Amino acid sequence: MAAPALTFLRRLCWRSLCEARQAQAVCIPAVHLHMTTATMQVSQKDFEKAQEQLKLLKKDPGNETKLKLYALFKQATEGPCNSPKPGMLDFVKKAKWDAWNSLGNLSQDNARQKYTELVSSLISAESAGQTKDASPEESRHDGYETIIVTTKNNITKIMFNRPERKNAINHQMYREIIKALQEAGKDDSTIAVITGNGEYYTSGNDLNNFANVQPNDMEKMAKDGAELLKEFVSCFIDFPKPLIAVVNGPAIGISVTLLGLCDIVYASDRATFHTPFSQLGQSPEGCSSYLFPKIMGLAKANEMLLFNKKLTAAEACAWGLVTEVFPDGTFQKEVWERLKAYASLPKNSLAVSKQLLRSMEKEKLHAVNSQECEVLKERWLSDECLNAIVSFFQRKSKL
Ligand SMILES: CCCCC/C=C/CC(=O)SCCNC(=O)CCNC(=O)[C@H](O)C(C)(C)COP(=O)(O)OP(=O)(O)OC[C@H]1O[C@@H](n2cnc3c(N)ncnc32)[C@H](O)[C@@H]1OP(=O)(O)O
Repeated sequence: MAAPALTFLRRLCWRSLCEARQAQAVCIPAVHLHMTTATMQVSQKDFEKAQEQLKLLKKDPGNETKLKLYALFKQATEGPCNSPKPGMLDFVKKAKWDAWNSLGNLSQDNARQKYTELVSSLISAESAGQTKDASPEESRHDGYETIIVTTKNNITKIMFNRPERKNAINHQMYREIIKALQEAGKDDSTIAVITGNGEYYTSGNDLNNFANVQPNDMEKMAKDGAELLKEFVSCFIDFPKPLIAVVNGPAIGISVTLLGLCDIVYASDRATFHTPFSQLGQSPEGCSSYLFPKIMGLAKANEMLLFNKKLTAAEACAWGLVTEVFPDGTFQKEVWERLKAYASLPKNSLAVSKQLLRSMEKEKLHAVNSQECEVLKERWLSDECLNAIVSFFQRKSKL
């Protein structure tokens, strides 16, 4: 069918098509009166039942099917197409006329039969789909060890999964998250969610990433680390569909800064938000040096990014970093119900809208990311940073 005709047909509301058919159905008893054989009476009964069933369909079956139903109904009730051909520019009437006319001399009995069969196949397909919808399978993606990646209800969930280490992000986890985001950006899901398994959202960068490095390898460690970090943050900047953070517990360091690159942030009231960069002799990343002042204002961003102020979930929400806070007891239930509803919205519309909202900033964000990684590369080689890492592990070993 020609594209303009389809476009115009989209204007046809499915419900109004059903109602129109209901109105037309008034003339059916007259047809019924002309039938004599028992088979035909049964067929007529089925035909009427099919019309009733059609009204119960919840999903729009699409323009092609609607046209087929229209044509079969007209053929069944009025016989071969007998109305004048509409003008070329009357797209909707023309498409309907074409569909009816294409049935040629198909008998009314056959048309009734085909109509009834078509409705029955639509009803079965929908109820099969509904059963599936009621308990859709959660599919787990292969090839990950430090994260769990699953898809269900049009949502791809990426879950930090090192609960015994408070979900600290080691080099392998950075790489796996990069891979998972690249795949989630291309898969059939409508939205992607990042969350943590267990008590923590994540404790941020695994400080072991800096441990056991020989003095001669320090520069290489810093260079490789900066490259990996840049690629990691770039995946968040470029992520093409809505990305939602479900912050189930305390969040530290890079997991907090990345929230500025997420489109929605839901937090449990047990979550806290801490960026102890200066305490660690480091500097902000995840584009937070640019996004945090924009989100919360410079004065508040300074308290977080310079002076390590740890925020409660309520504070993070008041400062604009978190979208909404939920009581921990009902957090998972409330959030996933909400996300399921969001993920049933039109996928492409959400994707283009997200891209519009972010596109003006993209170039700037990549530049900020590069600069932050360059500064960090230097920081990781500084005495301030090395002393802070050593003192973390000394503290731990004393406990
Ligand atoms: C490619 C490189 C990119 C780099 C990008 C830079 C990012 C910057 C940041 O992310 S800065 C933030 C770094 N994170 C931290 O400073 C947190 C450090 N951890 C802690 O302060 C504490 O562990 C805690 C507050 C998260 C939890 O304390 P608690 O006492 O409740 O629990 P434990 O400390 O006993 O934790 C259990 C074990 O997990 C280990 N662990 C937890 N988090 C980290 C981490 N981030 N790095 C390394 N190890 C971590 C902890 O050491 C315990 O291990 P143990 O049982 O062997 O002692």
